[in-house]
Amino acid sequence: MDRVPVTVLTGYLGAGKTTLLNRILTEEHGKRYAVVVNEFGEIGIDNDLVVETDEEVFEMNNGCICCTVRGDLIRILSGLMRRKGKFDAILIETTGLADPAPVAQTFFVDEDVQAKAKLDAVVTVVDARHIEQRLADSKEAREQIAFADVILLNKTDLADEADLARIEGRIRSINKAAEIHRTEQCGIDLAKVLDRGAFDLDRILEFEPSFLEVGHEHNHEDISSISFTDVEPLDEQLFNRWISQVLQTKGADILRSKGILSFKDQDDQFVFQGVHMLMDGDYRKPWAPDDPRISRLVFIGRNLDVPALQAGFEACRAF
Ligand SMILES: Nc1nc2c(ncn2[C@@H]2O[C@H](COP(=O)(O)OP(=O)(O)OP(=O)(O)O)[C@@H](O)[C@H]2O)c(=O)[nH]1
Repeated sequence: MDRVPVTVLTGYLGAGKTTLLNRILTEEHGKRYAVVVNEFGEIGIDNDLVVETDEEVFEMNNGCICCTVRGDLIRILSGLMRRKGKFDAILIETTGLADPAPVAQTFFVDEDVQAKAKLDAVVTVVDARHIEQRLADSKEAREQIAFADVILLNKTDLADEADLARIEGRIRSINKAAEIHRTEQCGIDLAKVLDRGAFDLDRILEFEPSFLEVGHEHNHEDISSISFTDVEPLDEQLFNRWISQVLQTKGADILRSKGILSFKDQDDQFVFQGVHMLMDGDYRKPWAPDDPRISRLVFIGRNLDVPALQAGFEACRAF
């Protein structure tokens, strides 16, 4: 029986995973995907940032895919397998904090999953601007590179040639086998990413002999997330001033911020994106007529000053 190929998209917070996922979902390739999105924040934002498609998107919030929600992943996969034939392949976008090992392990140690699905490749998106910093302070960033079959060295617009060459050297020292592609906005021929048949258990066992042993010790206790919602419209100028100031002063600790915001007198949703001190945002699409216009904002990082962030966010309300 043919097993359904599964591609795991990983990469640290803000590297460009959703950007890649959206490319895959919008390009004409004649394939149907089932998509599983996992995010770390309490409120689902990622799910709404995934382009609208005919594909089915399963959200896994409230935890990291590699830890507490792994049981959910197995349940989702088992459920999907019962509907085989409705899609050709599965894409899993992990949180930026995920250690890919236990996610990959799912495809080898859970019998039901193993019988029906096969891990095609781990695709890791790397943020050229921030990866060196991450390799210095995050074990997960390193694991994401070590486990990769395909690496997109993304955000090449934010690094120069010398940076890119140095980073490629760092990547090679962690993973000799992966294909590395330089990308901007994850622009790549998708044939280089999908249907690779690249995952190689022997290679993994070579550098992680305990890979198939069940039992996963992992915590993100120094990193937390806080999210805010507000039904009152926000003032765009106040928000921009506040968020710029927050990221300029606390951006070293705030690894990721993102939101879907309702600004006063605007019919479109504003999507805000921050990675450390870099931020951008734009109006995306109209609020649906019967959808409540609720602003949602999430911060993920270390030492988050929750009361100050909350007070600052509330002060952005428009009157
Ligand atoms: N300058 C620049 N920005 C990029 C590039 N690729 C993606 N971005 C931006 O980086 C931000 C984060 O991109 P996402 O695709 O949401 O990243 P992610 O890895 O899914 O983020 P999390 O799911 O929160 O971990 C967005 O504002 C993107 O528009 C790139 O090549 N260059």
